[in-house]
Amino acid sequence: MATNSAAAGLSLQGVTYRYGPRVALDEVSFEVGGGRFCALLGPNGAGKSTLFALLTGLLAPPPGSVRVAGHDIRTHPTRALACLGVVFQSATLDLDLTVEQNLRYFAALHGLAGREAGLRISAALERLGMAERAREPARALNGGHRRRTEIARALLHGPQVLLLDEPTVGLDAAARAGITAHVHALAREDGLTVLWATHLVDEVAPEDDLIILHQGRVLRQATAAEVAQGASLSEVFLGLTGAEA
Ligand SMILES: Nc1ncnc2c1ncn2[C@@H]1O[C@H](COP(=O)(O)OP(=O)(O)OP(=O)(O)O)[C@@H](O)[C@H]1O
Repeated sequence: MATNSAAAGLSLQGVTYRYGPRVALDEVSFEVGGGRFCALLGPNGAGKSTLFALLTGLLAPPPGSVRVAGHDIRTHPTRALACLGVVFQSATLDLDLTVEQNLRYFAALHGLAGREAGLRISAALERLGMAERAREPARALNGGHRRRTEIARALLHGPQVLLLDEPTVGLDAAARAGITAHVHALAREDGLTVLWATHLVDEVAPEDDLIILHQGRVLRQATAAEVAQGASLSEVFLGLTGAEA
């Protein structure tokens, strides 16, 4: 169920981040409403990974405000991080463990054990179409199913906001389509707020919220259909950034 409340979403106001003299994010401001799927579209070097590192507390909070589900990452980092599920770009499963063991270990890190952990693991795997594979070693899964397992794992602690950093890199077209469909359903049907970083225009649906980030600046924020204005989104993106999509 979509909540559409700002308190369940994400908000950045006036966020600037520098690596020495290099400005990676320049006065970035945007909001993602609760239960929305938002694509963060930007070419290489746009600042997507830096933004994720700030949202996940890996980089110290910069000037400006970053709020996750209403919690300020600077003043209430534990509460903000508890509301966040994250799928990083690099694969992070232990390939020697089964799917279920991978999730059980992660559940334990969140203080979940026993029957409660088992119920949550079953529900998350079911949600991602992975219930049948629970007892297989992660090594036996293809890339798409490994990604789905990581997404299921990111849901175990019941986050309100899900961040995915280029989650389809290296996957074939069918696996990419499956994962984008599953994550769209998490927003549409479960009310999860999703921030999906990508450089691939074809992963963005017309009704999605869209942020185009380029050289650390937000160039557009609206629904994808509004940004495209009847033209092809690829051409609009190319025109704004000079990047092929
Ligand atoms: N540790 C670092 N030290 C110095 N500059 C960095 C560092 N990390 C990133 N940058 C620079 O900051 C800018 C934004 O990089 P970032 O990795 O956030 O972009 P990105 O959109 O994630 O790109 P990609 O898709 O290539 O990962 C780039 O100019 C990059 O070269």
